[in-house]
Amino acid sequence: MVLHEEPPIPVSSLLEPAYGEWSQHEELRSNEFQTLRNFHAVFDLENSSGAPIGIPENFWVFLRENPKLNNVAYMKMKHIREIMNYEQNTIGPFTRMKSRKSCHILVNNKLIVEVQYPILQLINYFFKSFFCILMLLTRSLYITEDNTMYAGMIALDAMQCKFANTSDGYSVSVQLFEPTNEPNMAELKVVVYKLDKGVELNYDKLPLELRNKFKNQIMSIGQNVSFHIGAYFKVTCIRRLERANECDNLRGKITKETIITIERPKGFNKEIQMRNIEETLISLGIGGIGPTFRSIIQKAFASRFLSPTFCKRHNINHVKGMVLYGPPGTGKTLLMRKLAELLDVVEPKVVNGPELLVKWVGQSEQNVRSLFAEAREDYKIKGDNSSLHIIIFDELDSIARTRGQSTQSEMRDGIVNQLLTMIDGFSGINNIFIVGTTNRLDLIDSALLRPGRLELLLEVGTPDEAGRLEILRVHTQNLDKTSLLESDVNLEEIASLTPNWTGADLAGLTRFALSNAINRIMENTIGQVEEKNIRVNQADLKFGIEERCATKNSTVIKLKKYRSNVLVDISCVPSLSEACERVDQVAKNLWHCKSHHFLSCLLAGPSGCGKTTLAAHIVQKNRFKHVNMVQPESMIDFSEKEKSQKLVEIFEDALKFSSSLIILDDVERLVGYTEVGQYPKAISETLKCLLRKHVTKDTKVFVLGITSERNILEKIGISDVFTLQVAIPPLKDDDLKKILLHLNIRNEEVIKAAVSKKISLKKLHLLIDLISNENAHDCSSGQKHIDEGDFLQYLNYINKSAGELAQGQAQAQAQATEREILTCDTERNSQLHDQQILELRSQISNLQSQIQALTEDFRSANLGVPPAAVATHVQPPMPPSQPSSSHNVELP
Ligand SMILES: Nc1ncnc2c1ncn2[C@@H]1O[C@H](COP(=O)(O)OP(=O)(O)OP(=O)(O)O)[C@@H](O)[C@H]1O
Repeated sequence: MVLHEEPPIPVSSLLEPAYGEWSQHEELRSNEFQTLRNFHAVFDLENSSGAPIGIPENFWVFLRENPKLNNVAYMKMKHIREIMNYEQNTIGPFTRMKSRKSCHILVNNKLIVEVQYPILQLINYFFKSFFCILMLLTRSLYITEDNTMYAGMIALDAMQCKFANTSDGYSVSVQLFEPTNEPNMAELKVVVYKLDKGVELNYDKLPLELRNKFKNQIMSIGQNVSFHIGAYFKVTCIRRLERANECDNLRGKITKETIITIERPKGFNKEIQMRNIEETLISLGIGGIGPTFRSIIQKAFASRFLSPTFCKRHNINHVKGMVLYGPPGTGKTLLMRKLAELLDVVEPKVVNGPELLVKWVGQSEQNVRSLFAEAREDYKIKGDNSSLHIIIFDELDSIARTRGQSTQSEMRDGIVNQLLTMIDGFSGINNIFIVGTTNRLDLIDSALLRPGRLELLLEVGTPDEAGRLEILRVHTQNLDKTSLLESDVNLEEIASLTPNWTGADLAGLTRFALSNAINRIMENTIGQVEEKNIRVNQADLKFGIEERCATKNSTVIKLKKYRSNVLVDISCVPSLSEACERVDQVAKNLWHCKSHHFLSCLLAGPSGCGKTTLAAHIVQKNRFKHVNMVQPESMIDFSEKEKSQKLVEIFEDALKFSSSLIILDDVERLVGYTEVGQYPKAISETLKCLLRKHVTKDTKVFVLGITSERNILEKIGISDVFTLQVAIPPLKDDDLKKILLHLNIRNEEVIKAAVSKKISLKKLHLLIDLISNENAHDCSSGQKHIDEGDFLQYLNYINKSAGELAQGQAQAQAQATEREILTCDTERNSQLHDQQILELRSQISNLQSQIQALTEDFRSANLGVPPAAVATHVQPPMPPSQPSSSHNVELP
């Protein structure tokens, strides 16, 4: 390879001795290089096992023939001991050989020492070097003079050939390097590469070592420098002192002030130690995810630990991608970031699904394509040696939904198609791995998930207690290191108190505890907060748990509140307490049953008979990990399809926990049953399928349906799908009396009024809640006296049905209008316009017809004519006896 036509190669110095020694040999070196200009060096690597084959006097010259890489360096050898030290500390021309059985060592400019040490391979390099010295000193070493080398000859070893991108038999051109003009470097950035497996590098100490070793040396960007045993570095950035902002200067001199930054190389680390991976992950800032991590390594990356040649020979294809699914905040994205860190690959590209969506035609597809561009380019240049590129699609369900279904169908379908094309398109390219994360696996287009695409599906669920402890350790380790953690902090206890909490919840908890600790100090401090006094203690963490609970599982809280605040004791009502016992027993049986994982129970009874109260009892008596109460109100503006989807989602969520309770309140309203007997089939069919679900996983799901219209559910075939049905009878007069007595309401008149109004359990709860203010719990348990006067007053108010209230309202309005007209009538000079009177008249007649209709309703419902309606008869107002002269108004 002749490169005469290329511009002169900038030459920089490499390795010891320091730059200062140049001057001593300036002349000699110059002469040598003058004679070497355009010298064609020939390398005989086969014969010399990659060892040097020639030297210019006492200089060792490294050449790089590729002008783009501009790497030429020199070094001087003085005497044997120096060589030995040198070999011990650095990887020079002597350590990289084709065969590791022997090594050639250069002594001065004449001698080649051949050391045979096949056995020594087994012991570490230090001992090898020690043995070499020993052998040399005891003259037991076989030393030969290499006649093939002579002064003025340039030689390269295997490593230098690699850096120079050249080999045996090729020609290179060299040029004299003038180092004296090079300015000092303010900063040098290098990437350090390991050459041998198992080489341990101390990245903290490396910058200092590098500076000491290469002080006064000239470095150029792109230069590869052999440095340490089993490692070399590549210069990636130089900032020179004179022009501080310039980062792409070709060369500069290292001084004792130069800041050296070490970067780790990106590639694919094949040395992951799986044995104690949990500890490694904790130190990386992720906990409770060891088993998932192992699965990913074993299932998705196993083939990448093999050599590319082996894979090609045996036709082994790498897994192209996977989908991580699970509840939000369980660490799916974090896991992939840490995995990339551990594998030493390029920082993953994390794309949030919706970010890709652009309203302009074709732009979203273009965005998808550009995500793959860098990896493709890298592969083009480096082939199989290129680093692994991980692309993470966060919220994959937002862009890769089943095609033809979403409302913005065309745009989203376009993205899915583009994604499929890209995945299929990189079959020959091995440096891309795609990860999708989602909370809704069911929504993803199945074409994406087929083998050969994102074929590996892994669930990342909520952590168990041990996992939560690990996560808590991760998030408190910094507090601990900086002595901000009080000694009373017991993370085991916190882990046990936080079932179903995700990693994100636990991270939030530690943040909350810290801010609580800061607030505590602030409250007790005048002036500036003394940071050294901040301590997070167990109480801070527990307070955080309470606060979080109040918002996290609102259904449980709602039911608990209901239970603890206003829940009258039903033990005195046998029909209710027995029903409660029965359902409770069923729930308990489910826990102990090995073969059944799913049970459903329908609580049926007239409106207000206490079905929800029973549900609250069940929640309280059984420690469900997850409770979801589905109420028709929560889906009021949902379409039929959305309702069905929501139900599926709720049932799937329940499966993620070891024990779940789903309460379906007002099932008939949930399925959208209307008075006229119509209902959307999709919802009821979905519900039927879900209630027939065969749960085989290690989880228990108990569904409690609540209905006051059992007939309807029978008619539409839902009641039969429930495993069992429990009828809740309405309260009998005697039962109500017992409850009232239990509540310490003894006034005969009050009791009579309540019984005559047939007050339901639900309304009784409401009443107590209204009159007892803050003391609902004590009042409902009979511990606190209830004001009977208030009770009676509210009783009259509360027991009006909606029809009664509407009727009363209409009457009140009609009376008000009548009064208004009468006023007009008497005040003949009133300003009221005749037209207004007409309008008012028509309003009155409307209201009258409303009253009539309501009265009819009451009659047909066998409720009798409400007394108010009978008593009140609104007379149509009479026309003004003497209409104003200017207006002749004809009244109907
Ligand atoms: N296993 C974990 N160990 C330590 N921290 C965690 C863990 N899981 C979650 N976290 C914390 O929660 C934060 C959010 O996690 P992340 O975004 O990875 O969750 P996710 O599952 O991808 O959520 P989503 O599905 O909503 O995108 C993290 O930045 C981290 O602070």
